[in-house]
Amino acid sequence: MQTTREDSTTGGEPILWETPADCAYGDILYQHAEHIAKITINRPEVRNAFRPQTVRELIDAFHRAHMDPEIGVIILTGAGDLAFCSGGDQRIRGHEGYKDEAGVEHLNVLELQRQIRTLPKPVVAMVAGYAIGGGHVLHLICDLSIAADNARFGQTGPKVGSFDGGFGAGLMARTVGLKKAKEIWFLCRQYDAQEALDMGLVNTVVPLAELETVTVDWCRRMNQLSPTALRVLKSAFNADTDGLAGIQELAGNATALFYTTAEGQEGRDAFVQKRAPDFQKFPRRP
Ligand SMILES: CC(C)(COP(=O)(O)OP(=O)(O)OC[C@H]1O[C@@H](n2cnc3c(N)ncnc32)[C@H](O)[C@@H]1OP(=O)(O)O)[C@@H](O)C(=O)NCCC(=O)NCCSC(=O)c1cc(O)c2ccccc2c1O
Repeated sequence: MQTTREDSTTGGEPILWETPADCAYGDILYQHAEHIAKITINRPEVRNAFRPQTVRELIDAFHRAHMDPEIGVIILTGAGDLAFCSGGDQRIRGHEGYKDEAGVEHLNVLELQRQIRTLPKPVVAMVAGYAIGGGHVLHLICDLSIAADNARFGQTGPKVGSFDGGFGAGLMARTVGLKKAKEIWFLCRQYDAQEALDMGLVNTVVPLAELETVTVDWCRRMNQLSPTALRVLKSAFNADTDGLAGIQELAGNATALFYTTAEGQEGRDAFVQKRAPDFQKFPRRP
């Protein structure tokens, strides 16, 4: 197994995760340290399969990390070494989706997928063991994927009577190429970490024992870089795939940056001061 190990500029010192006092989740864990949030699907008895409650809590945790100005990068992972996530919990699958506590059926993971793509901070999938089905799509949606050498990847939809024709198909094709994406979905094979690396499905493969150290090292590196540059780049990478919604994200960043300029503020100030705006003092840049 070939492993890729970057030179570390962040030292590889152990990270001391803390759980905020007001985090009361049942299916997931939320921890943070050093401007990094770590969100863990904590259902190892079912290979970290998700149910509506799991997805609801993940949405809440990602929102928390999104809104926390102390957080620069987010890690998504699964509890234990055996699985990142095995997709939707098949035991509670009803006629139209996955049944919640009240018996209402959902496909709320689609909302989570959109949230991970649009939140303006890098999200890193830290994958040990299986990333399968809807769990495979979750790692695909993340900006970067770091795989342990025991990781296994694949889609099972056509085998278990499901499919993800959204990002699960389209983003997969953009990531690994159309032929390979069709192979992944049409054959429902599993791929080991090296095969995933070879097809561009993950960024690097590391020994299981080093998975968190390397992931944290990558996060520390990103946290040393310009948060605005990373934010705008993330929306730029998504813009064409996500159509007008993608352009909206990219354009929202342009608007936010424009608000910080004297030119943008002149318009606001003129309105508040009930006077005509004076835009003549601003250059018409080439
Ligand atoms: C993941 C596996 C390959 C692991 O195999 P292994 O041999 O290591 O372990 P076991 O098979 O013995 O599993 C241990 C234990 O966990 C239970 N379990 C595993 N996965 C699930 C699951 N997804 N749901 C419920 N339970 C699960 C398993 O039954 C065992 O329990 P025991 O009580 O018997 O000990 C292998 O487990 C596997 O292939 N799992 C199924 C993977 C799968 O098919 N996932 C669902 C794909 S469909 C999907 O995820 C999906 C979800 C959505 O929300 C969508 C929304 C919109 C569009 C599409 C969606 C979509 O496709």
